[in-house]
Amino acid sequence: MRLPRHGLRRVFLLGRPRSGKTTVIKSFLHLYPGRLWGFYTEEVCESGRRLGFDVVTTEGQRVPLARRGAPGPKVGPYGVDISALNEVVAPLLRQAPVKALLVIDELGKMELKSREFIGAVEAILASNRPLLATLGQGRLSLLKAWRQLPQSLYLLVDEFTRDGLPQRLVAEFERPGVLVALEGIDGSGKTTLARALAEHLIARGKDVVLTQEPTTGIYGQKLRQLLGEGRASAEELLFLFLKDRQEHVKETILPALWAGKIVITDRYYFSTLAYQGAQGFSLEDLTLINQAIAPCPDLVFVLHLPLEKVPLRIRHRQRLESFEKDQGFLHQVERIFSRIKGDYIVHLAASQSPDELLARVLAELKAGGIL
Ligand SMILES: Nc1ncnc2c1ncn2[C@@H]1O[C@H](COP(=O)(O)OP(=O)(O)OP(=O)(O)O)[C@@H](O)[C@H]1O
Ligand SMILES: Cc1cn([C@H]2C[C@H](O)[C@@H](COP(=O)(O)O)O2)c(=O)[nH]c1=O
Repeated sequence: MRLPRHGLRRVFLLGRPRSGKTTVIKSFLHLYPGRLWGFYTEEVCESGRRLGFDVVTTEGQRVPLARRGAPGPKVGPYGVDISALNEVVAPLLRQAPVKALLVIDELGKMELKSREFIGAVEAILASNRPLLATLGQGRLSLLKAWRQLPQSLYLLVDEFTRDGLPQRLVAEFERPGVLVALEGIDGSGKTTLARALAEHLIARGKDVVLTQEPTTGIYGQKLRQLLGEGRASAEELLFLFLKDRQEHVKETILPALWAGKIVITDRYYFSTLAYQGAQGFSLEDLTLINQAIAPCPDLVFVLHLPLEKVPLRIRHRQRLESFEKDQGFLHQVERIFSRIKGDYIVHLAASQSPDELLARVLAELKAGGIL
């Protein structure tokens, strides 16, 4: 397992019932190159009618978890087979090899009928071992608590995200390359810093991919056109930013990470949180969908430039894009950027000189074991 440097060791998949969580997990099991240990739950159907669920383990066992009308604690019409959880699933989780990635599909109402199972999961969470789990819906206090764990990524599974998710998930546990993102308001100096960093690393023999969002692909081109004209709806822009990012991840970021390269991206999904958040979308929803389509960077640098300095920095531009013209809006964007927190997020004063900024970024990369 070559883990990313961002330090988030647990990934949870969220989504409505039948949104495709188990299908994502099964595809991931085929794609992941390392040792996996755990289980998924599978529907048992007869003549199109769901009879219940089985547990299928990575070690080749299949046991019934629940059946319609069966004895045992009830979840809806199903009786849960506690012995399967106590005698097969909980011991399996407790015996996981140290170097394995744990897979749990799912942490749901049925599984939570077993104290043994809960104990085994709590032990895994306390150990901070790498974990991929699906998290069921519902108001049970444990489920609520598990939706807010530190050092964890929460990803939404839905029609928009599910096809790309298995590939994107692998990058959270197996990452030969490094992903660095530069963020900040318009004119804060991202492009200048990204180029200087790339040049510095290339001159020292590193394999670097310098990229940016919006990209030069079809969605990126459309975005540039709409931002220039300033007449697109917030919904249209959000859709295009997400489509552009999906393509960026698939075509550029993931292949470079597999190839062991250092990817430097001039803007990434934190820009969507800040700009589309400032346009009124829920930050929680934006985070869930963006984390589902895009790997979490190893390190993010957020540049903060006092707003009054923006006009001077962008005065030479031939045509201003819509967001660049609106200081009030940029103030909201800056507020959101300044609140983004995490061990892998570094906030930088953008009024420093380009050389000072580069030196600071290099120091952070060294401290993070990236250089
Ligand atoms: N640290 C710095 N000190 C002074 N001027 C800078 C600094 N960094 C960049 N600049 C200048 O500020 C202007 C904007 O920089 P740059 O294009 O890198 O910003 P940006 O954040 O990429 O902007 P945008 O998001 O709008 O593309 C450029 O003219 C650049 O030369
Ligand atoms: C990626 C991304 C960008 N934006 C906005 C931010 C800028 O105003 C423009 C274009 O970017 P540039 O770096 O200034 O050339 O797009 C956004 O609103 N949401 C995003 O996800």
